[in-house]
Amino acid sequence: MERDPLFLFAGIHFNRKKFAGDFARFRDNKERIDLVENSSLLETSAVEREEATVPAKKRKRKAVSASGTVEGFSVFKSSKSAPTSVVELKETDEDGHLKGRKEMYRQMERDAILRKKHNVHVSGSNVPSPLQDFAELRTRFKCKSYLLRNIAELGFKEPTPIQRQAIPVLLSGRECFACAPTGSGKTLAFVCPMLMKLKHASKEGIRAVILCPTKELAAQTTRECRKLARGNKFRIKLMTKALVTNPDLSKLRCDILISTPLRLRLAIKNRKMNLSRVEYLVLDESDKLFELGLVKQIDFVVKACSNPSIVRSLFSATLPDYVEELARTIMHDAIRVIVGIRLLNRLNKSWSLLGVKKGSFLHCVRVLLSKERAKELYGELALDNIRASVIHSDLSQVQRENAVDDFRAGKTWVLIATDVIARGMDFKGVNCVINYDFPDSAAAYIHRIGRSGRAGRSGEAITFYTEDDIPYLRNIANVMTASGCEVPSWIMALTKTKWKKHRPKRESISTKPKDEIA
Ligand SMILES: Nc1ncnc2c1ncn2[C@@H]1O[C@H](COP(=O)(O)OP(=O)(O)OP(=O)(O)O)[C@@H](O)[C@H]1O
Repeated sequence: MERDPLFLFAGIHFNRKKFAGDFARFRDNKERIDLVENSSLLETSAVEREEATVPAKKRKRKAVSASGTVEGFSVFKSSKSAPTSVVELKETDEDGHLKGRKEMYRQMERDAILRKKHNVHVSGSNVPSPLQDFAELRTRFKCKSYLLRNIAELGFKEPTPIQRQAIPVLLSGRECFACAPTGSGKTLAFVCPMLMKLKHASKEGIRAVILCPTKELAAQTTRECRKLARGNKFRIKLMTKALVTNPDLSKLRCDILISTPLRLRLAIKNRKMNLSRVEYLVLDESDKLFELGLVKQIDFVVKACSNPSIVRSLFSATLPDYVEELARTIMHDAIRVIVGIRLLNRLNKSWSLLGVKKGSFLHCVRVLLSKERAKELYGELALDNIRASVIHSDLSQVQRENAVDDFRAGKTWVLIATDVIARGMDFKGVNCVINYDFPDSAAAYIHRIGRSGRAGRSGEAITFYTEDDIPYLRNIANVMTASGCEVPSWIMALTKTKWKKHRPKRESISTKPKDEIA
């Protein structure tokens, strides 16, 4: 029996004798691959500088099916790219460009050191070099001064790790799925390359779409885009309820559209909104968007964005395997960028677990729970004259907006909310999150507590649990220990339980004695 048999895709056996010549060539190439892969510093295969300077349009991808039509998810099959850097290495070698090759290795080494320093992990072919600083946006990518000025005015001195890597990836016209901790600046990581790619306002129709799972997050993202686009004449529109029912929506003049998937689907279906010119599509909080219920709407929007040279990206703080697999089916030759450890949050938080008796009432600064309990808790805090606002899905859009605005403006000090605002919302002053009700998944936990301690600030998270929640404590404890927090040994000794449908019946929140309520 042959040692070390070679297998091609789908388990087809490679006949070494018959293809001896090819095999010799392959082995030569393989040694080079090993050289790249085994080097401890060279995390990725990359010929990055050159790649980064090639305009995206020149490298149009074949996102069109054989019949020439674009069909959403099914068309954008994952491409297991050949290690192009290695091929390029070989070509360079054959051409005798020893100097170029050496410089390329040096560059790869510098990139790997920078990634290591910022805990950035990448996979994919030809990954562009990470940014050293924001100034590189101008020197490497010819960024216009208005954008650099806006970034400086916002007080951003250095790119965050996700910005360092995701921006060059997207500017190189590569699709990307990015996973970085809550509060680590993912918004700028996709807005900055979008503004640079679009260059200036145009009358061509909608050229960029950002999808967010909630209206609040869509509104916040619109605000952030406008801040960054100041000084340019981009038309940036939020898909509001009024807009979606506007009969003239198909004539909407806008460069960048930010929407929830449902509203955008309605606009395409009922108002014939044309997205065929969209060059840039972002799915923010992508794992939420890929959840059952939303995935059909996403598919609909992806199909409507039929421009073959579109660049799509997925961003989230949590990227479960099934989302990545699903994402791979819609992405073409995507680069994966992960900051820190997947599914884990930052270390700049102090997290604690607090056992409480069922039905007990505790004053707290900020909570996230079911809408009935949110209402009850709000009522209790109001009785104590605590300045609180509440936000849940039973409120009108205006009421929800007012609750968020009051909290931002400091008119209220406590925001009581359901998972509606657990994702993406950026309240700069929040320093404590209380999980009044135990979360029902590790991802929910990570996003909830991510509302405090943002952009490198310190924050605190307290999670209450009752006896019903004890079997699930271990799941949260795992996230906590992996991030350096101490967890009592009795919790670590618990066996892991599947989270599915952990929604125990909670007693109503009330300080009034039960006979008084009756
Ligand atoms: N380079 C930077 N330097 C300092 N602060 C930054 C930088 N980039 C973004 N920020 C700030 O960091 C905060 C968090 O950013 P952002 O809301 O984009 O986080 P996020 O990663 O999208 O979080 P989430 O996963 O919760 O949605 C914001 O207040 C933003 O203004």
